[in-house]
Amino acid sequence: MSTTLLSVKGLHLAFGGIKAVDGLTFEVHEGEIVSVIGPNGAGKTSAFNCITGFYSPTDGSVVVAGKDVTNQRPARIAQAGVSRTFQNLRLFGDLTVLDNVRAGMHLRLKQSALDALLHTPRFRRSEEQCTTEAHEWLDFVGLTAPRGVPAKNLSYGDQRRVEIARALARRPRLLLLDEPGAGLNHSEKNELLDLIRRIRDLGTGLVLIEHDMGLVMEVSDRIVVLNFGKEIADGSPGEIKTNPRVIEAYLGTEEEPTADIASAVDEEQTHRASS
Ligand SMILES: Nc1ncnc2c1ncn2[C@@H]1O[C@H](COP(=O)(O)OP(=O)(O)OP(=O)(O)O)[C@@H](O)[C@H]1O
Repeated sequence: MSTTLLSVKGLHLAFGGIKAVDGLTFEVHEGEIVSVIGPNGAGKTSAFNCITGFYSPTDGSVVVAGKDVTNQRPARIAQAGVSRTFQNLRLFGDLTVLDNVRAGMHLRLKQSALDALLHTPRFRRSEEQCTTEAHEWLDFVGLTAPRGVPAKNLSYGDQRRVEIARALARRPRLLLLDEPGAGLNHSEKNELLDLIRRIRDLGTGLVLIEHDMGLVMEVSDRIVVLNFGKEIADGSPGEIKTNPRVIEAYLGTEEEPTADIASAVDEEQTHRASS
């Protein structure tokens, strides 16, 4: 049995009268890809924000690799082994591509202020190691664009790669990607699929929020479905495709279950394969 990297139990978050997350429970194991899907406003990003400490859940628990991190600050949760990307890119636009990734390592590297001030050999070695590793992560995500230019000069797709490289540079045990496919064209989405699988092959657990159903169905080991904050299904892509509650949530009706999300998915996959 593989290690449980994330265990979310009975998570609740309310904004005034709105129950953004209403009793979410799921687990992610080592080397597993789990997608969290649901219509707009279903509570996916709110759940991510509770897991990563950006919001404090009103109830429930979040355990990372056996350590209870419920209500801890984001930096603490990152130290526990959780990295994430954001729906809207959060790179330092004026910093170089390379420095953005190097910034991702600072939590992990132990550099004393005195070493930095005196530029000791230990500090220089650590800086060189940091630069080498940053290049390796940028290679890993397939970035071919220049790395010494401000991150804001890169195309949107390349900025997304840099954001993932920065998150990976922390060597997380668990990586949360919030809509990694948004704004990408078909060939970029194919490259993203391959990248997600290679991250999984490192033994990292992945949680994705993604609206592209073709991508979700192709890459996920399991899918958790939210609707109005409530978890309505948790299963394999095959189970989710034909689950009447999921179809109803997406289509708003159960009357024509054959017109299910599976056909939308198949269309999307055919389109991707032929592009
Ligand atoms: N900061 C906030 N203040 C008040 N309400 C919020 C806040 N953030 C989210 N909500 C509400 O909580 C609910 C869940 O929103 P959330 O953004 O988590 O959904 P989502 O599934 O990620 O949606 P999308 O797919 O559109 O990104 C929505 O009703 C939203 O309006």
